[in-house]
Amino acid sequence: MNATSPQTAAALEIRGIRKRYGALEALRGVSFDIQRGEFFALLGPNGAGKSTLISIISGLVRANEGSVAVLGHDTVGDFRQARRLLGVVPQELVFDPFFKVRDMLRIQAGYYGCGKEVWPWIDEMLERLDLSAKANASMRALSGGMKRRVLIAQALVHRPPVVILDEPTAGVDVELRRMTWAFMSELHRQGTTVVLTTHYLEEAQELCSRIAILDRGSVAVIEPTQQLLARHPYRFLRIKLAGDAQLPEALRPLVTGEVGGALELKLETRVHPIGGVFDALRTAGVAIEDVQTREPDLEDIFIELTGHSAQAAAANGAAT
Ligand SMILES: Nc1ncnc2c1ncn2[C@@H]1O[C@H](COP(=O)(O)OP(=O)(O)OP(=O)(O)O)[C@@H](O)[C@H]1O
Repeated sequence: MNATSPQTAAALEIRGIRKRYGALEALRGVSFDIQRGEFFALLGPNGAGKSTLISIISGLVRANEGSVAVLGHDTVGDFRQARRLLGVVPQELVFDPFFKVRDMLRIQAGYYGCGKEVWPWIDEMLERLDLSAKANASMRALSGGMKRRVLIAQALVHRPPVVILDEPTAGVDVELRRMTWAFMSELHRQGTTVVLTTHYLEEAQELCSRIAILDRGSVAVIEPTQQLLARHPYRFLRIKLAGDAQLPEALRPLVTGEVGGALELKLETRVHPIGGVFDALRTAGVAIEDVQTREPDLEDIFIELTGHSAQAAAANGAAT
């Protein structure tokens, strides 16, 4: 059954999804739409339910309640069509170690009913993902970062209009991350809807026009990126005091941390104008060596909303 007419439907319609694993409720009634042509980030701390939601969208895991439609095609009732419209890059690296890279991609294309007509596209992807030199290597001979890029190519063989990437740049070095994102941005400019999860919040901030933050199985926030950043009316002031000067008592509650020998103060724009901080320092006779201001970024907002650092979440994830 189609949720909406496929001509007008959103790229993804997620309605009232609940998923239980025994006593654990991994998703507690998640509903939102992702529009066609969006570059959308799905964020959240470890265990928030992102991968579970992606597995449900892919049709790999059944929800206890709710429905998902891809461009109007229900992922259960109309599984084949929904699956054909979707490309998913999974978080886990799973494939047959004995296949050669190019052969595996051609076989994958065959699963979607695609033949030789996609072979030039496969070679183009290998080129764009810096894998051409490995086209005839067997999968087991690749590094973790290379395997992850093969998974990206595998998800795109049938040129799906909606692409979901679950942590596609985990374990990939900075230059290759840039290359991967340049490729995804180009597909996005050509009309592909792109959804990603990442622990690198600066990636989400740079690439995505809208962000959902999942926390303990519920949507904590869903907003355009710029609006989310603008909604937090505070900034950070980093002050390096001269010599062994001490911060005046009145300013101490504002300190959130220490960075490179400088104290970082969080200033609510309306309550603590920067001028007031300088007045307090001057009155107390405290000399300053250096001062910098910093606008809040997604990492700050993420911590505020979930109580976790995304970088700490990434480190925990890497350790498990
Ligand atoms: N197959 C499973 N059986 C039991 N519990 C599961 C299963 N898959 C996930 N969970 C649990 O469901 C919750 C959500 O997990 P999920 O992997 O969806 O989170 P996530 O947001 O993707 O986390 P991460 O950022 O670490 O990938 C976690 O508490 C997890 O332990």
